Amino acid sequence: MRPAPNGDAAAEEEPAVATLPPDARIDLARERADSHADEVLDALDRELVGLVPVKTRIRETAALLLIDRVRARFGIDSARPNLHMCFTGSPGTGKTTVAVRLAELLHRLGYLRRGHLVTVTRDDLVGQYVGHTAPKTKEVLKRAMGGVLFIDEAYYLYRAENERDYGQESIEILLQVMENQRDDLVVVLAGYKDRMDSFFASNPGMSSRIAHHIDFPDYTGDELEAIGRLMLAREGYSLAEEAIPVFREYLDRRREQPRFANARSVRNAIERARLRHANRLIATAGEVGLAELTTLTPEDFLASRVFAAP
Ligand SMILES: Nc1ncnc2c1ncn2[C@@H]1O[C@H](COP(=O)(O)OP(=O)(O)OP(=O)(O)O)[C@@H](O)[C@H]1O
Repeated sequence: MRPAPNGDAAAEEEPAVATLPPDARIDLARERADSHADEVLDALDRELVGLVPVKTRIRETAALLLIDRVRARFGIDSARPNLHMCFTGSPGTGKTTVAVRLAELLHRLGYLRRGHLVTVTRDDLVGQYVGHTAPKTKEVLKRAMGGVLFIDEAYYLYRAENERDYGQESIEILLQVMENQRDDLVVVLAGYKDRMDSFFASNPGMSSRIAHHIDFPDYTGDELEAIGRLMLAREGYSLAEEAIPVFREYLDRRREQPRFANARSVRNAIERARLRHANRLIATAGEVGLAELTTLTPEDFLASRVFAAP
């Protein structure tokens, strides 16, 4: 048994469980309830609009780990499944959010002892000078042990044009740990699909260690609208009837513009609408009630209006 470095109760030593006799029966519904995995899966369903194939893969992974645990109770000795993953998709498609929930789920199912997420990019792993990369990468790995290491835009670790790039050194350390300490760390590589594909083509060692590839598609217009409504509801706002087409038109236009970042752009649009809403109310200098305080109107989504000066 591993020690519990963070003092987490769930990570503390469990008493040895005797192997069940071959004719024993296990109530899977009870096992499932005891793991509390469904709470995480339900949270994922609640907080993310759409992404059905992604959610299905996460549920399947949960089922695999639960069944693995039950098999172990019968003394079946199978290798721990390899859970290193690759999440492909554009910015703002929910990759980080899913990774957070995945870490939590793997912890509840006893796969990871801590279940935290450490998010890094190339700059956190690779140094600028000779001798700086190994300590940087090792420090990140140390922080991530017992949880999930999420490497955003992982392809920047490899620079085809420079054979002596320090990124290669970091990749080699990662590969070793992904192989030798995979019972204590899950690595998720994330980024655009085409760039991830060419990264794997140039790094077959990395490709062979990633068992699960999950694609996060760009959201449709309807999904972006639903995401917006969900975010608004969480913040205690709603859209006035006339604001719905205006918000939708804004999203449709924004999707065509550069640097569109899916749900992240929706969040930013809402932040700006909140700002305009507040300024609009202040500018009226009149009385307000619950309805005014919680309802966004069309003008809150129209960028050109300035409400600062009454
Ligand atoms: N399907 C969704 N439903 C509701 N909110 C979402 C959805 N997808 C993403 N979001 C929200 O959008 C924001 C950005 O999502 P997230 O950071 O998970 O995306 P990402 O793919 O990791 O992007 P990046 O690579 O740019 O970090 C978060 O606030 C997240 O909660």
